[in-house]
Amino acid sequence: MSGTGWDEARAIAWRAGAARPLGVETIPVERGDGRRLGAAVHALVDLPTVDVSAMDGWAVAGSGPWRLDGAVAMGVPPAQRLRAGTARVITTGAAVPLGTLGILRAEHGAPLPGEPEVLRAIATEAIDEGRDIRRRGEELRFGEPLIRAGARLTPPRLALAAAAGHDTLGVLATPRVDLIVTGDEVVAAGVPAPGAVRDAFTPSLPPLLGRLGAAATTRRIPDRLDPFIDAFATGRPDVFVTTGGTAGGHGDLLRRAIVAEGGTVELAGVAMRPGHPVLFARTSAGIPVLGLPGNPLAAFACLLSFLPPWLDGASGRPMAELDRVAALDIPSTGHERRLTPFEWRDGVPEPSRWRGSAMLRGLADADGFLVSPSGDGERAARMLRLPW
Ligand SMILES: Nc1nc2c(c(=O)[nH]1)N[C@H]1C(S)=C(S)[C@@H](COP(=O)(O)OP(=O)(O)OC[C@H]3O[C@@H](n4cnc5c(N)ncnc54)[C@H](O)[C@@H]3O)O[C@H]1N2
Ligand code: MOO
Repeated sequence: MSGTGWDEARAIAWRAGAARPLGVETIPVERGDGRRLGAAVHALVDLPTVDVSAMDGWAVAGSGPWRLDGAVAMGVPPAQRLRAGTARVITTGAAVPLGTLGILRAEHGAPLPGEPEVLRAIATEAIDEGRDIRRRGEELRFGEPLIRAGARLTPPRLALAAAAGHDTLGVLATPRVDLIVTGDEVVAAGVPAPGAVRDAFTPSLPPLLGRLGAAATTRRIPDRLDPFIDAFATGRPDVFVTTGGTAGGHGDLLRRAIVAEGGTVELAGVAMRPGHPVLFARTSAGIPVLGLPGNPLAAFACLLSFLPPWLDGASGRPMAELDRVAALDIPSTGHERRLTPFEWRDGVPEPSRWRGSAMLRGLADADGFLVSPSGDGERAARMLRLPW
């Protein structure tokens, strides 16, 4: 099959992203979920900030029994040192007073009978130095790197950043995608009449792009050159994604529109099925264009093959490695890659029956695409995971 190799096309997409890195913006940590860090996050404090108790009980100094000496207030380091032979009530997370040997857990101590002011241990084991004390900085030291640049912010990472003292975080700007949907036969709503085709992309590609970390605005344009040229000339997204008109069907509408606008077609055709007619281009303003074929499964296969590498490049990250699935009876396909929707069944990926370029049934239930091996040294298939 003709066309640029699938891996080479992914590398080209990555380089196109790397050539136009995303900017960085500062947002409150509460709004960080799902965003990518623009710079590494470092600790602004030691954690814990002081020595704290790991248990509810008493801070004790010296060996027991101990005379009770009040309670440690939560949230501030105690001003008064604990003298040998005394104990202070303490709760989990409170700062231990200077002079503390260790913590006697609530269930391991009791007042002496008839002497409510004197505490004794009721557990057999002795309290050794530092027992149930979390030491200052044992998890984290001031200035230590916590989360690497480019990492996706998750709830635990937001918790870590907040715990380390951050109110705001520098995140990569959300890449903006102008999605241009073409096809005069494509109808926006209702049950399609015979010969018409219901638009599958307007309801599905913006949320898919959202799950990949991008924000899409959609416009549907008629199959004419002028509106296409106008869209490329006036839009200022980080990337254009178009659907349809990549092959011969609309008289090569997409290619003609790019050239007429003053842009350049950089790659036309990748050795893959479905998705062979996919196209990479650049507008006159240098904005990358990913032209997806109109056949729905082909469009999804191409978007998931090439947009993530572009995003990796634009985010300053190396391209993510794909997982490999060994020991599968997937025939190698030489230069061409076959992308087949699959479902996990009993821990084994099972290729779908519904794998035709125009079909959506297989993908609707799929866990990902299997990418066929080339055969020359590569035996295992790879997997494109679906972002849900
Ligand atoms: N003469 C050739 N014909 C075709 C070739 C070729 O190389 N030479 N390649 C075939 C392959 S492979 C594919 S894939 C498709 C790609 O076609 P286009 O990108 O030009 O897409 P269209 O012709 O516009 O549409 C193809 C198909 O997809 C349907 N479609 C389009 N938009 C939507 C939408 N929003 N929702 C649902 N379905 C959509 C459209 O109605 C067509 O049925 O070309 C082959 N032909
Ligand atoms: O490349 Mo096409 O998507 O096989 O029909």
